[in-house]
Amino acid sequence: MTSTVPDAEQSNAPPARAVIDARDLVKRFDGNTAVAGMSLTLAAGEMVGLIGPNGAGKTTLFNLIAGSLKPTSGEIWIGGRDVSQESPEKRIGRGVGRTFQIPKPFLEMTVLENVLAGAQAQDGERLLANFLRPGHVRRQERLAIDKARTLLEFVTLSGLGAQPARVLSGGQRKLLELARILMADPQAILLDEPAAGVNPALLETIMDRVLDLNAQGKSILLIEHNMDMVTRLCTRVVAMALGKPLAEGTAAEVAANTDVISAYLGATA
Ligand SMILES: Nc1ncnc2c1ncn2[C@@H]1O[C@H](COP(=O)(O)OP(=O)(O)OP(=O)(O)O)[C@@H](O)[C@H]1O
Repeated sequence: MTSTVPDAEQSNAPPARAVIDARDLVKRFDGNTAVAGMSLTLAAGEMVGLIGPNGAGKTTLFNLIAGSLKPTSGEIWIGGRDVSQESPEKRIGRGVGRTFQIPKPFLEMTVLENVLAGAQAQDGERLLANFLRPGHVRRQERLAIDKARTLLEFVTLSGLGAQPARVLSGGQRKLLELARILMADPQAILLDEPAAGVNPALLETIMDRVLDLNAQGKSILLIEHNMDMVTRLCTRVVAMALGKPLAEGTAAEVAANTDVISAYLGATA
């Protein structure tokens, strides 16, 4: 998507290499403060782990970055631009894709159709184009189907493309969701607990695919309770508790941090 305002015209621009820059975010829900002053950057090509006990505010932070929630205060910058007031769809167009803890595919649609649903729908333009340039639209649709098939192959689901999504296991639904968000060519990917409820064999596939995407240059922010996965994938780990940053470093450093250990013990007390 092209913009009429060059990035350099925006003041306070973060360093050019920050794909995502969350600044002093606060999110309150009726007296409950889920995010209480959280800042976090994701640089181009980085893979960062976001850990913290249940209720720390990790998913709420994802919702703020992806735009499904508006912050009470603070700002979200994506690719050097303040997007705090933009819709989730616009942020997808700016290159941010996100997955959910529990994927919710369209169960009666085929696996291939679910992937196609990740292509950025521009229905108004498409309707007009249907009248004015039907050949062009058909070509675009063919290209989208080819791309969806390639992505299904990437996530090892190509044999299931014609099946309804309801036949997929929990782990396969996570792989399907990954393929769906890749249809929009995200530069930054937010993964919310990709390992949760996934059998060990599929977990290896998910980890391999995430590593592949990072090797392709995509920046990845990973919420995960599975510390083995975080240790294997992430060069930098941020721990949060009570809606705030608590510690940052390598996975080993953060896991050994006494504040982090206390936060987890407190959460389970
Ligand atoms: N829509 C909402 N309305 C009210 N409170 C909410 C809402 N969403 C989240 N919260 C609260 O905000 C706090 C942070 O929740 P959040 O889901 O972000 O934590 P989390 O770190 O992702 O936890 P988990 O690891 O269990 O997924 C919790 O106390 C939660 O109950």
